Amino acid sequence: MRKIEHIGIAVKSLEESNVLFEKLLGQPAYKEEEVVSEGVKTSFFMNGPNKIELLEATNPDSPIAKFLEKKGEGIHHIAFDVEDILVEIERLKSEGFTVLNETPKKGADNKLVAFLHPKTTNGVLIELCQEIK
Ligand SMILES: CC[C@@H](C(=O)O)C(=O)SCCNC(=O)CCNC(=O)[C@H](O)C(C)(C)COP(=O)(O)OP(=O)(O)OC[C@H]1O[C@@H](n2cnc3c(N)ncnc32)[C@H](O)[C@@H]1OP(=O)(O)O
Ligand SMILES: [Co+2]
Repeated sequence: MRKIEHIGIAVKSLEESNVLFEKLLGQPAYKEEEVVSEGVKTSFFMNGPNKIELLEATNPDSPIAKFLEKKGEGIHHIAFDVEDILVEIERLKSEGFTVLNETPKKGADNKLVAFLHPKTTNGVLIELCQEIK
């Protein structure tokens, strides 16, 4: 775990939240991307060296749709940058964490991603991100 890669925020409307976060941060999103496999549309903002990912659900089965239904808008996950996602998955499994997908999947912004179940991480969904080179 080298650093926080991004913080993911679940929103009802990407269009409305893009306007809000542009006002908040003083600069527009640098990218919008749909990730069909996750049922999400995303936008990314930089704040100095830090990155914020906004996520809107694209279908009712999306993890974001379920989260919005149960908890409402807010912080959905914290993502950590890792050098080798397979090594990190094995390390975290051996430490007792529940890895939700042991085979990394293609995420947004050119990353391979895997998730840890929030029940094993103090109620916080953790994402691992490895840059695709
Ligand atoms: C854009 C791609 C990528 C990137 O590149 O950055 C992303 O960020 S994708 C983000 C969306 N994808 C995911 O979240 C994938 C991983 N998540 C999951 O597999 C599921 O959401 C889950 C965590 C396993 C929960 O699924 P499920 O059990 O089907 O949902 P429930 O609604 O029944 O929740 C069970 C339980 O877990 C709590 N929960 C759910 N989500 C979160 C969360 N984000 N943070 C904290 N807690 C969460 C939920 O409240 C339920 O708790 P209880 O009610 O106490 O049982
Ligand atoms: Co994410």
